[in-house]
Amino acid sequence: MDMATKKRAANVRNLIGDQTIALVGLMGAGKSAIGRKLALALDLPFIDADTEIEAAAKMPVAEIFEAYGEPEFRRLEASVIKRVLESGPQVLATGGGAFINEATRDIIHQNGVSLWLSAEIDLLMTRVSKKATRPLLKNPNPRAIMLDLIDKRYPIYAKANIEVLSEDLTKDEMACIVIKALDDHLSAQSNQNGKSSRHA
Ligand SMILES: Nc1ncnc2c1ncn2[C@@H]1O[C@H](COP(=O)(O)OP(=O)(O)OP(=O)(O)O)[C@@H](O)[C@H]1O
Ligand SMILES: O=C(O)C1=C[C@@H](O)[C@@H](O)[C@H](O)C1
Ligand SMILES: [Mg+2]
Repeated sequence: MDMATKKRAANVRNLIGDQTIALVGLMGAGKSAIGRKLALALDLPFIDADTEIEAAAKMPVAEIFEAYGEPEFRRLEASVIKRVLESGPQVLATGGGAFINEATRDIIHQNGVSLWLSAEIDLLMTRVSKKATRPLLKNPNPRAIMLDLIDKRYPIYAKANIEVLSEDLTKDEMACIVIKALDDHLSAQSNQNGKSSRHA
């Protein structure tokens, strides 16, 4: 990490207080991979919602879908994320569908800041093709599924506090871009709060 990013990381760590930085976005956007790097750079715990769900259910995500169906997975996901959000500061990689739930979105915004890792279809498909474990993509035409999810979900992910375009860069480069975006957002928010309290 260069000096400027280190400085920005320290500033983010300072401004985040005990809140959660929640990464949202589609499968393959890099929420887990970049989230882990980000947590390391900020010296914060890293929590992956999918891993927490697997621990709670004592089975992999794909098996939860198979055994109990998607609605039950969504209920479990919402309750696990609600619990995780009680223990900031931390970096949380949400599962791809979590932020689509309005109650989950609200609770994320009550307890922290959301950052959408957006990405183009080709990049997502390259990334997800490496692992065949994602239940929603177990389909003869995973690209069509992903395009449909882009249509349905991008307007909702856009409600996140921050958007960072996930590009074909290294994980470290992406983590630096995310740190800069967080620093800009949190600094602007803190200046705004300072101004409004001076006017009060
Ligand atoms: N910037 C990057 N450079 C290279 N590989 C990356 C990058 N970001 C992510 N990857 C790789 O792409 C794959 C998908 O990334 P990751 O698992 O982090 O996505 P995700 O957003 O957590 O998806 P899901 O919602 O399915 O959990 C992983 O193999 C990861 O290592
Ligand atoms: O986009 C989604 O709906 C999902 C993404 C993954 O993170 C997992 O939470 C699960 O495979 C569902
Ligand atoms: Mg993930």
